[in-house]
Amino acid sequence: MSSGLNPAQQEAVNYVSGPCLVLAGAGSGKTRVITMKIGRLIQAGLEPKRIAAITFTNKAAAEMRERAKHLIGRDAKNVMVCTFHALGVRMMREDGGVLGLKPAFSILDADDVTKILKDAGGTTDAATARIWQWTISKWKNMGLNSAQAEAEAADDNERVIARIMARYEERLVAYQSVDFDDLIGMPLKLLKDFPEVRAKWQAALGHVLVDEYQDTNATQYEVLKALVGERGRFTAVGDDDQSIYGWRGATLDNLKKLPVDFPNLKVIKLEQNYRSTSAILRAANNVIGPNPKLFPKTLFSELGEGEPVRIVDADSEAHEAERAVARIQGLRETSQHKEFRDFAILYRANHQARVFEQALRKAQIPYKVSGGQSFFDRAEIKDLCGWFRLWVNQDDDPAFLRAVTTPKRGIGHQTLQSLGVFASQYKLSLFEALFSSSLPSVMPKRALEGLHEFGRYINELEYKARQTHGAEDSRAFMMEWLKEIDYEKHLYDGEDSEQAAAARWTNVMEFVDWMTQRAGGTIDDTSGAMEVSERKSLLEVAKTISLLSTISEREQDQNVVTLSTLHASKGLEWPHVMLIGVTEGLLPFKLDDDNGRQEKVSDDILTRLQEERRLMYVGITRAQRSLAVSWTKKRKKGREMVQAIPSRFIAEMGLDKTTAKEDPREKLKALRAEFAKRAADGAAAAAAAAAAAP
Ligand SMILES: Nc1ncnc2c1ncn2[C@@H]1O[C@H](COP(=O)(O)OP(=O)(O)OP(=O)(O)O)[C@@H](O)[C@H]1O
Ligand SMILES: [Mg+2]
Repeated sequence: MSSGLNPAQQEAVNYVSGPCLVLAGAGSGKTRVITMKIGRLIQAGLEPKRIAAITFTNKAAAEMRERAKHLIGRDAKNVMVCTFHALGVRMMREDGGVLGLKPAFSILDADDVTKILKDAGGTTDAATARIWQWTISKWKNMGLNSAQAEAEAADDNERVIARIMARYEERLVAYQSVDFDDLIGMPLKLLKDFPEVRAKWQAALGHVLVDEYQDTNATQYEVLKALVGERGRFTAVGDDDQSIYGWRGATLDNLKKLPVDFPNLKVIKLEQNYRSTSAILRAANNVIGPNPKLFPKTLFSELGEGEPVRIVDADSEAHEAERAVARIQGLRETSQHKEFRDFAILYRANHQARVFEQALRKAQIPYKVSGGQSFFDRAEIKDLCGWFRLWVNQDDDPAFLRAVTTPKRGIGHQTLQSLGVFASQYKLSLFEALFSSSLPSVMPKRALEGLHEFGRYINELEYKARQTHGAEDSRAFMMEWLKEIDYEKHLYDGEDSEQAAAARWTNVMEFVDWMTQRAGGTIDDTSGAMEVSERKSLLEVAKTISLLSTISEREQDQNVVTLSTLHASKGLEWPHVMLIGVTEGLLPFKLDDDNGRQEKVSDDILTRLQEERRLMYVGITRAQRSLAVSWTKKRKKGREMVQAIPSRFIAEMGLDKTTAKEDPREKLKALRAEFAKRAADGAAAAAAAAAAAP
């Protein structure tokens, strides 16, 4: 058990009787401490299911589960390794009833929320809806409901948003849905207001471990505190220099609060970095240097100096992408680490990936875009899947609510709310409740007619879907159905930009293709099988789509180059990392477009600059063996191209430019010298051979 840990790490792993904080820089083995400590706790007699390890993303959770399995074996399976949000889901499925939530509630993603807000606030403008969304989310994270938000509103604008929030809340209740913020806020309410629920969870969990603690927000901290109670059996690990979610409410106050709230907190610092070469680590330390120090830290590496960090200046994005591809190809020739999975290209904003995707495709280099939205997570695809799920299982309440509201068919949220109340009173699914003989006594006639019509339509569709046989039938059926519900118009009504609506419709058509292919009878060339597959009814195909959500998780071990935002790269590592778009205006991101009040703004700018700097630090410290940082001489600003300069962070890395700068001419010179040497060696060998010949 003790192998592969230094004494400070070992101390953190062994200390199981009280609260423990490991505060240390990147790559110092914090995540490793968490993984090993899971094993230590099990060894000390704690049942695996009484251990919760909380990570920041699903991907990180999957990786930790993998690492734990490797270290601990089968027992790891029962440990709860998940995000705060997933833990929240579990608590609400088990105990949400006391808050009036059915166990089968559905979870809305950002797209769904925008849609509901557009409807609740009567706008089609996505930008406006996003501002509402952002404000409401901020309030929810502060623990405010709409009434409290209205009471505390700073101005008329906020008062308006608070009223929209009230309508939004009503809709969530009617739709038996929760948003991401609720996944933290509601569990907190459960723990705070229901002592028996709190007692149950405190007893259920013997130890809670939290990775990336610096990026928890105030509500998450409250959840943690309530879960561990006064005994405070938890281990938090984090690095204040890697706090990059301040814009989403994460707060370093959580780090400062710990020793106050838990006076017996044991604080452990780690100083050795096991990930990166000294050259990379030095650049990282230099970049983070100018930020104010919350907790002073030093980091050293024993992996040797390594390759110098490369600075690449490119004329344009396309040129930058070409250079990146060339670098990958070059390193695949020369480096020890030559698998595609050894490479990552990291950037500040999602849209920067596109040009690189094109270049990689052209060079036939396989890649994946991590942190991007999966096809089946898109709102329009979820809409259609909602209908399919309802044909398959009429008791699927979230699917019912999705289908009945998209597109809108004159059944309002009040009707749905009374239907929901009626259904839970009689313990029926919403669909069953629809045709109950007692429903007319609680439902106005017109509303009832609307509901019945919808119910009949679903039955009819289900019948027809059952009758289809093979791809052609399925396509015809789906196209007719989409026309009947006027789905294309629904998409155009919901978007202010035609382009966005058209993109969604293209996705819908892609989905139709995908479904029909599965209905069989055609040659399925995507599977490579080149066979005529068995014909199925569309209903049979629909039965398989509930399994789809797991698709994206299977991408894990592919041997491909990773494209990722800096935010999504946190906690991960690759032998070769390329940070692209390290151009002033991109990273740090737009610091110059503030136009509010002077003093406040300069404060804001400084705070934001510091967060951007931490983001750069996170990026640099993902690299194990080689790091290249590139910038472009031109960049897009709005619609035009403007002259650009390298990011200030490049200067801050403090590299010796003469050795670090990658100059193709230098490379060529080196190559020529190499060839000349080989030729000379060859000639010498030939001469020697000739001389030795009898
Ligand atoms: N004592 C050790 N001996 C050898 N390798 C170690 C040791 N501790 C950690 N490592 C390795 O160093 C790398 C970084 O460790 P880890 O990911 O746990 O760091 P971290 O502090 O969580 O980093 P980050 O701040 O980026 O999340 C991993 O590859 C890990 O296996
Ligand atoms: Mg980590």
